[in-house]
Amino acid sequence: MEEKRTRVNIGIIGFGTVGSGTVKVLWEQKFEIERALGVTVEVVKIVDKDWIRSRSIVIPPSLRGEDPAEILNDDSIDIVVEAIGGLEPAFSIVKEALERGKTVVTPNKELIAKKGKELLQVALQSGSELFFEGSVGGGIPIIHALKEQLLGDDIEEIFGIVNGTTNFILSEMSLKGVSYQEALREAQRLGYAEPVPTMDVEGFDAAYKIAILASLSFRTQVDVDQVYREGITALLPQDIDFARELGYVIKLLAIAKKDKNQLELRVHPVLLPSWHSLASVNGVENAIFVKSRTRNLTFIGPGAGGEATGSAIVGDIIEAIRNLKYSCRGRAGYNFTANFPVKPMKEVVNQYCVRILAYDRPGVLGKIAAEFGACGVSLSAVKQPVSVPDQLTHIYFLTHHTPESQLQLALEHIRKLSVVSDAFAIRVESGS
Ligand SMILES: NC(=O)C1=CN([C@@H]2O[C@H](COP(=O)(O)OP(=O)(O)OC[C@H]3O[C@@H](n4cnc5c(N)ncnc54)[C@H](O)[C@@H]3O)[C@@H](O)[C@H]2O)C=CC1
Ligand SMILES: N[C@@H](CC=O)C(=O)O
Repeated sequence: MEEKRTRVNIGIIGFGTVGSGTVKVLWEQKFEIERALGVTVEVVKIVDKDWIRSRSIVIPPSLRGEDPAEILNDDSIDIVVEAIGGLEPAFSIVKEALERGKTVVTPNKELIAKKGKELLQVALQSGSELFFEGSVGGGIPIIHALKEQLLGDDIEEIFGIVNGTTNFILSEMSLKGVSYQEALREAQRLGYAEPVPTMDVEGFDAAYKIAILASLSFRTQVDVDQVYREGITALLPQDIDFARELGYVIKLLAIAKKDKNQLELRVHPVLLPSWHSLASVNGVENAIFVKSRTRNLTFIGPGAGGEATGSAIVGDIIEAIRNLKYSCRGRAGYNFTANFPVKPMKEVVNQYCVRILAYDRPGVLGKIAAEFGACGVSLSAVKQPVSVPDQLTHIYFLTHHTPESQLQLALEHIRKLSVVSDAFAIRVESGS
């Protein structure tokens, strides 16, 4: 095939943590990339609405712009990196870029989880391309693996730690005794957190990511609203201590499983045995397990951060340049041919750790245990710290495996007891 391209121009929209990380990696690796591809690669415009903010790299004023239209209307720009985040105006920008035949690379998981199918359709129609490696697992090349190497695998489960911010917070609290607020501030300072950190700590970010992973793994378009979601904000430092005493750590897991042609899709904190391979994945690291009929794989790496995610974006840019160079665009690499229903959360079976805030009075434990028993929830352990008579105290219970519906019914009854002030459950993953 005739090689025509000798130069590719790139426009960056959004010059924050990821946008600047991408430019840094591109510039540092420019010589190697150009030598490998035989193409001159130039960043010709960088657009951001805020040029006051301090950045880790300095760029010439001539490259700066403030309006995405400066990139969209520039016919010499082949590849657009969207790194502003959120749904709008990101969706309109990406759609227009694709319609204009530009290749788009984005780490925007909310955009891909909610609008990926529509945008891929636009890309197919206009013969352009959409890449989103940075949207899941930061610097871990999991999207490429699912699109290419694992396309022929019959994937049964994909799960793991997919949010760097919450893993960083839980690790800091657990390993260094740092407070939740302090750990969150540090995650923000390091550029791991989303522009709106609620996205991280309430599990939205992980829900977007597992929706993307499940869609690719099971070739079905997963609606992010079908992902059961709990974040880490209801956890207490005492939960971490209790877990540790029993030989567990607490992690926020994102889980997608195919079970008899139904999908389990959930994001929530879990107690993991400390020997579990995910238990030692700390800080901003992410880990994703893929279990297929023929092989079990583990992907571990930095789950967030400007340069780690920038490297993933540069990987997409390299693939995009190859496709431009050899005029072989329009290969989505996957499509959604299946349509699996999602298992209702109430049917999911788990073991639970239940924390109950109750008055230390005679007969309280008996009343609580009776409610568990009445709902068919069997207990495997109870722990009450030394407490003061008639004062509120946390009591922890471990249950045996039980359907979510029974556990939730028991909690509903227990919360109504006059001696109980609150009841909260964390799932326990015994896993492999
Ligand atoms: N921070 C991280 O470690 C990772 C972030 N991502 C994703 O990357 C995207 C960007 O995230 P960050 O770089 O962390 O955010 P950020 O807040 O550091 O950067 C966003 C930049 O976009 C600019 N911006 C926002 N709206 C704009 C508009 N309408 N026009 C022009 N500029 C605009 C902001 O001024 C800011 O400089 C998000 O989709 C995020 O989910 C993905 C993986 C890792
Ligand atoms: N806020 C996200 C950034 C990467 O996707 C995270 O903490 O994982």
